Amino acid sequence: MSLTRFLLEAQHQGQIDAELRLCITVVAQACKAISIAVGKGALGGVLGDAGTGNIQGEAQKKLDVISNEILMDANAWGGHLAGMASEEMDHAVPVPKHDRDDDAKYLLLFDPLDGSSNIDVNISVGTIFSVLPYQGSGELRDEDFLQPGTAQVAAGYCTYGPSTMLVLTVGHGTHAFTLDREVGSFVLTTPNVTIPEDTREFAVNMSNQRFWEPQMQNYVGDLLKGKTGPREKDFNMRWVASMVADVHRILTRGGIFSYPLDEKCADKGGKLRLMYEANPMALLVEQAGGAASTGRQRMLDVTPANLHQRVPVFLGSRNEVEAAEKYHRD
Ligand SMILES: O=P(O)(O)OC[C@H]1O[C@](O)(COP(=O)(O)O)[C@@H](O)[C@@H]1O
Repeated sequence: MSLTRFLLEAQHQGQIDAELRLCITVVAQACKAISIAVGKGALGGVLGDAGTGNIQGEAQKKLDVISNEILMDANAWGGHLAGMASEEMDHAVPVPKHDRDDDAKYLLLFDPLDGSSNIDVNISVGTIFSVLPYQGSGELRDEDFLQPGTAQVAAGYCTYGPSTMLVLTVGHGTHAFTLDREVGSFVLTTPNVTIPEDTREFAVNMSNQRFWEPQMQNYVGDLLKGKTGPREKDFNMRWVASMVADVHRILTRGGIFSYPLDEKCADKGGKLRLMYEANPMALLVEQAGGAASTGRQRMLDVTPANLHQRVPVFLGSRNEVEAAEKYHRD
């Protein structure tokens, strides 16, 4: 089944309306264009630094900038969006009045190219997106976006790896589509993705260990003790350093992904961004039967204070996320 047919059926079943269907279709179209740009690599002249920085003070790669432009241009004229916010831009951008329906219902948020440190070394990167309802009126403001993750009406990511895959939820399960490059369309390859409840695999950047809180030190310390430790089983570790690729592995075979609070990011509240990374991934993971938490609170219940807010992240196999939370609460 193609993504087009999947979305039409979701509309017929009352899960989404025509505007949301258009929004997801346009995002998927933009992801195909990004996939082509990423796939060209050195031949397309797209590798390397752009020579600019984003609002987070991070150096931008050429593909960060290109992907952001592709998503902005693709979504600017459909009429269904009131505005967009991107990890790469300081503030939300309103869709110009002449390109927008009077009753435009939705807001689109995205991390145009997540894992950009992996671009130049030919490792999987991805686009993450989230759709929120627009309830404001008058001039669009950043505050219109400050809704908890439970308000999301759709979320997804596209991973640009050996194959290009779009993983999507509209609140009725999580579904994975693979891009048929010859035909140019996304095809449903795994309906109703289900994350195993238990796991023996964790994902974390271990080089930060000495900067973690004692709770995290204890949690990972016990994982590393293996069979003879309190967790009574051996654990394996994986870390791609592209959240999209790490989460994709967890949706495929289980595991726990964590980017905890550490001394280096404590003043910012964490490393990963709530609105562009944590919330969309949390909805996808919950819809696949997993759990997502800050370590102390369900991720989707966090009320954002600003557009670029950062949070600690624990997500994946339900029982393992609960175990990690227990260490943080106790
Ligand atoms: O380099 P670190 O500290 O391991 O961080 C890796 C994490 O940062 C991210 O790359 C996000 O940052 P960018 O999108 O700016 O690359 C996540 O995808 C990933 O999980």
